[in-house]
Amino acid sequence: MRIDVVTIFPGYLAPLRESLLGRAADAGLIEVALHDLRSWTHDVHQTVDDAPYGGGPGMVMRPQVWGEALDAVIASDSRPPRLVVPAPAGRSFTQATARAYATEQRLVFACGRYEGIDQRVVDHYSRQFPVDEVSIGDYVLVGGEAAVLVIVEAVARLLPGVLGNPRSAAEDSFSDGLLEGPAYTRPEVWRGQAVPEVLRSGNHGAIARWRRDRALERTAKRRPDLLAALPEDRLDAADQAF
Ligand SMILES: Nc1c(O)cccc1[N+](=O)[O-]
Repeated sequence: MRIDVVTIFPGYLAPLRESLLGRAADAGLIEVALHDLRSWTHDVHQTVDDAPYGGGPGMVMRPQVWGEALDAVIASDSRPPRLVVPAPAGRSFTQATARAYATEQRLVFACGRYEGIDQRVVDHYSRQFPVDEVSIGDYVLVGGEAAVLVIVEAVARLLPGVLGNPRSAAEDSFSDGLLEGPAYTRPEVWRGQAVPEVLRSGNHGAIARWRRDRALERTAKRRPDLLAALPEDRLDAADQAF
């Protein structure tokens, strides 16, 4: 997978070259290219924004500079892109979105700042490629860069070969529609708290049932919306207690 990120703060995306993602890039599983939006400005101040039509606070990012940048970046690789624009007004980015993005050949991220990017940019490219405006949560950030770090990590970890143990991705929270239950490791007793006996029993059936019950219990308590959204056939008879 090829990942391009257009931003006025390329340094903010440096973590994409660290750790798991760095190893995935070194292994050729993903290619990450960072592009400074200001490279496509033509004035001494490298202006990327202007006052909003209709008035109001803040500034809006100019369509001209974004058009030149995205034309150049998209043309720099032959793989067809999905353009992703992180924005507070976007559709919610979920594990299902991450799974869908993991099947893409190429993701091009446009990081907005200020009050966002002139809407005509999304409208223009939507006529040529799939374009998604996505939100990672209902809170206000200063720009899209932090969201790109979240999205790229959630997607890249699903790519074959990126995670050491492929079962990890299959058994994580949300992978079966539920939150993960509690996890324990040695020592057996820590500050007077013992690891639940069933986990030390060696009875794999009982352990699986216990883990499922804890996941259902936690999901019912913290995210009843996830439980309500589960298809009927995803809950077995023993699950009905939740
Ligand atoms: N929430 C937010 C924002 O305020 C600015 C850019 C991107 C996002 N987001 O992806 O959630």
